[in-house]
Amino acid sequence: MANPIAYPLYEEIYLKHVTVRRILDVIILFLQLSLLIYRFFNLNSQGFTWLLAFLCELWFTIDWILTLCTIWTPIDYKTHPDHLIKQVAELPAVDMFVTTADPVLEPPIITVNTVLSLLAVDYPADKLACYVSDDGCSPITFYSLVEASKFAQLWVPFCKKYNVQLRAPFRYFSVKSTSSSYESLEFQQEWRKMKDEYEKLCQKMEEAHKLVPSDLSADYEAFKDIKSKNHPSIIKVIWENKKGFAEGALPHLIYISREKRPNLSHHYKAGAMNALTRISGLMTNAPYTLNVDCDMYANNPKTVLHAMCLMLGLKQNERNCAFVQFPQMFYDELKDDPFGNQMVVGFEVIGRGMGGIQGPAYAGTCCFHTRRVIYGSSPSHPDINGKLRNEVLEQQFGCSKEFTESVTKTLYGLEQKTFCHGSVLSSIEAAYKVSGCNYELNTGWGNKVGWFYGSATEDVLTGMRIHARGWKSAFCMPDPPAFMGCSPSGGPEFMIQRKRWSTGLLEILFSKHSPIYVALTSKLQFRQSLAYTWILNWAVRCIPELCYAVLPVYCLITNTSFLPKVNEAAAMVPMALFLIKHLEKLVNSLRVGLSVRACWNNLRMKKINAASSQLFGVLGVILKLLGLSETVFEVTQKDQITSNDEGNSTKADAGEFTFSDSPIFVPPTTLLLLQLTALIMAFLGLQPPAHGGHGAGLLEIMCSMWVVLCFWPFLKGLFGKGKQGIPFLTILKAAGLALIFLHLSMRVSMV
Ligand SMILES: O=c1ccn([C@@H]2O[C@H](COP(=O)(O)OP(=O)(O)O[C@H]3O[C@H](CO)[C@@H](O)[C@H](O)[C@H]3O)[C@@H](O)[C@H]2O)c(=O)[nH]1
Ligand SMILES: [Mn+2]
Repeated sequence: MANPIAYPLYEEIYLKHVTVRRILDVIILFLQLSLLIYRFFNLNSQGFTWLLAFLCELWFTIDWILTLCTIWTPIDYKTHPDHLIKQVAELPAVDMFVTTADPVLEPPIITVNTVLSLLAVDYPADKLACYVSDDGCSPITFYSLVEASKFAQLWVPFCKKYNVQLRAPFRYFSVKSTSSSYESLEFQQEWRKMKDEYEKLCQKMEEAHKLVPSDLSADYEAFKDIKSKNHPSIIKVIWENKKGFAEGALPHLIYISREKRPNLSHHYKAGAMNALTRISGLMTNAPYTLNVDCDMYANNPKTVLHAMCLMLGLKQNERNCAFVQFPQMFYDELKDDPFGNQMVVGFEVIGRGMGGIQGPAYAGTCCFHTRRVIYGSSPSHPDINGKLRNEVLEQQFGCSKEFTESVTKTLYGLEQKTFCHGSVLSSIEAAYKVSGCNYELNTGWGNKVGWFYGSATEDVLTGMRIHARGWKSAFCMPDPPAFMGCSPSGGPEFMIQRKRWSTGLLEILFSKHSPIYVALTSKLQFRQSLAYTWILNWAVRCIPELCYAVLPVYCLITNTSFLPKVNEAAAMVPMALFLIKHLEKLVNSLRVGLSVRACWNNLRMKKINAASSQLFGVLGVILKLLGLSETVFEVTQKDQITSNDEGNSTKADAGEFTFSDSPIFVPPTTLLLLQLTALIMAFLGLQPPAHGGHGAGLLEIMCSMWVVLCFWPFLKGLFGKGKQGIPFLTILKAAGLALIFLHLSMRVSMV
């Protein structure tokens, strides 16, 4: 082995921008504390609006302190894939998991592209295997993958021969339609051929729904008369790598649809991940796994190498790295991120920030895991209880002898180094057994080993349990980005996704996995637990945010105040706070390359989110805690591929906020109507006389106008037509609620 010092696999980078940001952050904290103190000493002389404002600001301050704990010491890594080959005699094997759940919401063409990009990564083919879990149990998805594996025989060698950088064909052919002049004639011919072949593949997939049912030949027989929520397991080896690492060899490709029965919970994605873990453990048992959602294609052919640089490099330095998380990034992004769904700042700031503590949280996709960590081992013990007796193994991992044997190998580091021919097919029978829906009953799956159950955001929970055993994780942002996926555009889909996140995160906060408690009882570092608390609190923020947004309305219509008068010296504090807070957001956005407009859009969407999806998420959790409902995982709609040859989005209403009759749009509409009423009353002088000279002033008016600006898409929606207009019934409900609020406010202020 070469000298590791001469060829470092990674370097830790000091982030220069940190000092400026820290100065701003401390100023904000100072101003927030000043405001709190000022309020506190004036509580007696003011009405209940001051008390409410005080409580909200107290929350904002605590939230800010948690933010600072999370982002104070960011770390970045630079990885050197070229050093990996020089330093490591043999690369470790990696099992790659792709999950899909619904052929309509997640069109197979998307899954196919992700799979093709994974099959084509720069890594020895005999050390990779690709498993696709299909919770939709769709013959069309299966058929698409079979056809894709035929296309892959041409596509993968083509990518490697010409060192193509973008190996998801739909992106490759849409982003780069013309070949530059210096490219050889041979290339141009092959490029044409490849494009034709890809178009044929797309054609076949489009026609698949006509073909497949009538043609349920031997291979498709398993899909005959099945229901997606009630069927036995289907496992198909679509492609087996018989060539090893020879040129033109392709990794194994395996299709899995685990057994489902209507009366048994299948635990959504977490359940799928656990089935994938077990089946791959029998078939290839790689020491590392990668998991991506069906829409997250590998955008950088060296992604696996980058991940291994950190996995192996950190291991050499005895830093117990359990997983390497890449940021989720999105393709076809609209100009200036109108829906604030690119999450660029969030991922960068939180990922690198937590990277400086115990490591980033697990984000559910774009993540490489160490298999033995998934099996519950801790950095100091290879196994869970210190002893690996057979009964213990069975209790934890279920009663498949083949599987517990493979677990033992993994925990003692005896995994297969390369995948030999034959291992995949020979373990099919055992694989059927471990994919059955009764297999997990009375085992540790979902609560001690594998992906954890009990939250719609299984990812954060699973990651936190790993950190709680004392493991670290690492965040990696190579250039070009490792993975790209699609994000729901504005409107209903986006709201549903954010609502699920809100519920899922809160479910963890109110469970026995609450981070502060976990920190006290395990090896979760204290600052890491604060970072998790901050993440899990994401949706609770909507309550103080909403109160704060309603305060100016109340003050304007009852002619009271919750802020000092503009001519008082104290007014400087909230005004400075407002300005510097937004300056800090702007600095952060500009630094990661966003425009001013994008920064504004992000900010605005945060407010809209708070009033809609987060609020509903909180209500959902309350209902669950009361035992009145169960949370479900509603799969996000993945848009059909929309870019044309220039890579521009062609969707008709791209960039426009869309509405539906979902009740989720009622609260933001109510809030907007309230602000408008309050402003009209203030401008027309319809307010009652102020008590004791504490009437509403300019600052209250400005606050209210600010909220209207933030909810501008809703203001447009009031007058919009079709999907871009708020449905009349929603407006009616919102108006009803607004009237009730106005009436109650008047009553309260009279008392
Ligand atoms: O019963 C299910 C439901 C979902 N999925 C898969 O889970 C993934 C994520 O679903 P999606 O609807 O795209 O949710 P997002 O909100 O976009 O997902 C983010 O948030 C989830 C937690 O809420 C994480 O699991 C994801 O990895 C993360 O990308 C997709 O591949 C689905 O096919 C399943 O396999 N089985
Ligand atoms: Mn998704």
